[in-house]
Amino acid sequence: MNKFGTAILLAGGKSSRMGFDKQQLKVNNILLVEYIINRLYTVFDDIVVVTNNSEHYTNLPCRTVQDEIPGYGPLSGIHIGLKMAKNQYGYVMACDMPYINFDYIAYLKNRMEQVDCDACVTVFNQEWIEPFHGFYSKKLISPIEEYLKSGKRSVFGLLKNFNSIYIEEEIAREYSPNWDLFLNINTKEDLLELETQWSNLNM
Ligand SMILES: Nc1nc2c(ncn2[C@@H]2O[C@H](COP(=O)(O)OP(=O)(O)OP(=O)(O)O)[C@@H](O)[C@H]2O)c(=O)[nH]1
Repeated sequence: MNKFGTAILLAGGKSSRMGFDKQQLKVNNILLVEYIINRLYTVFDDIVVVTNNSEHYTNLPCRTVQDEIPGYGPLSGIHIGLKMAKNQYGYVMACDMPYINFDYIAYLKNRMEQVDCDACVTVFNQEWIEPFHGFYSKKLISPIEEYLKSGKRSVFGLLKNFNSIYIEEEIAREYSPNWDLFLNINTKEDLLELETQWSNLNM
């Protein structure tokens, strides 16, 4: 199987709702970032973690990098992640999202191959875009730089000016009926819920 190049795992941010650094999240004693990295290697051959704490990753099979233009949230991480990506497109993931759907990744890739696009992301409620589980082109590096330097940080605000493919929620739900794919663990309550879910799955 041909792998999909670089996955960019964002692990910056403040983790203020969790109360401790989400890079350290353990779900039933499994370190979530390590679990995600191992899963991503099934379909990607390179992983870049964008983090201010590279020491957490010394024993993990990935590259690490820091935000180059810090302080603007996920878009800061997408920017440097794309700079580090080995191929034209980088797949963007968050360190607090426990589910990865290989069929959906293949679907996105397939859709992108049909047109020359700048990004391929999922849209939900017909108006919000989900910045994670999406592909972004290296062509966006300079525009993101300008955008961040003008003080803006909205991923959707940026993508609106580019040739983006928006995958409708209905299609994404065919791959993830319970919307697990876009679950992110922000609070201790979210973590408890996930631990129960994984225990029920014998994970
Ligand atoms: N590299 C990088 N990643 C970020 C940044 N801000 C958020 N992220 C990542 O983006 C994902 C979603 O982050 P959020 O949960 O929205 O924000 P957070 O700051 O981590 O958490 P809260 O303080 O609770 O909002 C997580 O994987 C974060 O690690 C940033 O400034 N740089």
